[in-house]
Amino acid sequence: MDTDVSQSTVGGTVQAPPSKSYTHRAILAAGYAEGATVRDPLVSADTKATMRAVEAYGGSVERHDDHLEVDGFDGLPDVPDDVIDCANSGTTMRLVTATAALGDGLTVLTGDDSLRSRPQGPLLDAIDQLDGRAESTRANGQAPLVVGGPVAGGYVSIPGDVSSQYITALLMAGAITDEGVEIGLETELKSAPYVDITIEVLEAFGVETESIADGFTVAGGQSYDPAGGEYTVPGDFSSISYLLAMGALAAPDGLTVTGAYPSAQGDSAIVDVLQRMGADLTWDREAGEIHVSKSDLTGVEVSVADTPDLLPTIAVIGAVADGTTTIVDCEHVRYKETDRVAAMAEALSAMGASIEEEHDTLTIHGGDSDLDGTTVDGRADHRIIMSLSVAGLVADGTTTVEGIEHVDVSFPHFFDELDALGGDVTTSRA
Ligand SMILES: O=C(O)C1=C[C@@H](OP(=O)(O)O)[C@@H](O)[C@H](O)C1
Ligand SMILES: C=C(OP(=O)(O)O)C(=O)O
Repeated sequence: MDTDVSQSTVGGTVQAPPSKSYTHRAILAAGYAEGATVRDPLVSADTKATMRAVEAYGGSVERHDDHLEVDGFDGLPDVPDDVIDCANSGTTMRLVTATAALGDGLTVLTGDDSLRSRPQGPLLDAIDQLDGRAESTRANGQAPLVVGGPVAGGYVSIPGDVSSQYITALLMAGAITDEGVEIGLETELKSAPYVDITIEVLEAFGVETESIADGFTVAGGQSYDPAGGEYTVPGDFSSISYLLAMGALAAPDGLTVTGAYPSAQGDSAIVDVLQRMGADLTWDREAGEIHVSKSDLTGVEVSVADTPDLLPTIAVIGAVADGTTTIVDCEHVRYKETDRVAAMAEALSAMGASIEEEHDTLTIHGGDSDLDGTTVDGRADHRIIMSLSVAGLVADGTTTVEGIEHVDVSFPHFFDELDALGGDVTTSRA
């Protein structure tokens, strides 16, 4: 499916969708437990992949309007009857690979074309260090994977600059092992706030972890047991970033996002980035409300070391702001659903922006010329599709974004919200 987004203004109030990262963790944590109620979950293509994995390991997930009833597999996963298909979800694949290493049979994990090209090698090496079996069928560090255990725990050494999801996976599974797991980081941790999210969810499920010099430890023999038998998912700041970008670029009378409460999410840094660029933006943290309106913006330098998922949004805002926006520390953003550094450089250049792409840096000379509507490839990547659709609101004429069905990965109602806020969007089945 394609969407035509024509230059238009937006405004009104919109509720933040629930967090994908918290939902994945809560579903798996409930799987490790006897069970739990997960309130306000994100139900999307990616989180459904985690639900399927919990079911493959012997749990069950019942979907209700505003909550999930998860019956857990209570620590020890069954040997799945079939291959686990993680679809497009890196988080699912990393988290449930480590779960597979707790079982005493073999699990086969695969995913779509994109996921089968993303790096899994460091996690496979880590399971190997714990004396589990972890192999890439093509011997290239990518899925399909064959993983088995049971691992007893121990010490692993792992790079920190490829994906923080390896650390999350080892911490979550490590609590179930007999001996616990100590993780030593070989290189500086990127995407670190995602490990903070993990620690926050684990705490809520009664599981303790510890940060040590250059790493983390989790004691073994712990039980997952959420207070009151339930867990509530907060709003998603990666999704909120598109709504705030719409507001700052295209809402002369303002746009309000509700359900935006503070949490461990690094991507709430979008608030600070927009304020540094000069946006008229206020965040009432207690009320969970952010108000933003169309503003004259000026380029800034932003590191995305902690916040890789913000790169596409910031690139679009930078293309409209006056002056230069420099996005640094972005190498790990190349290991996502697509190489997002290259994808944004290519699409925004096609729309007339002046961009220089280096391996770890994206430099955007904004404001020199207006963006022009054209046809851009969404690269089957939800974040590329959503950020380019925001660009379409301010580009001259009409921007056609291809392959928009992939927003289902993290923000299934994105185009409904854009339409309800007044954006000029037309979807076609091209
Ligand atoms: O753990 C998580 O929920 C995530 C971690 C990040 O990935 P990396 O740790 O691979 O950078 C982020 O990009 C992804 O969207 C979600
Ligand atoms: C990279 C992402 O997710 P995952 O790693 O789970 O595929 C994302 O949502 O941008």
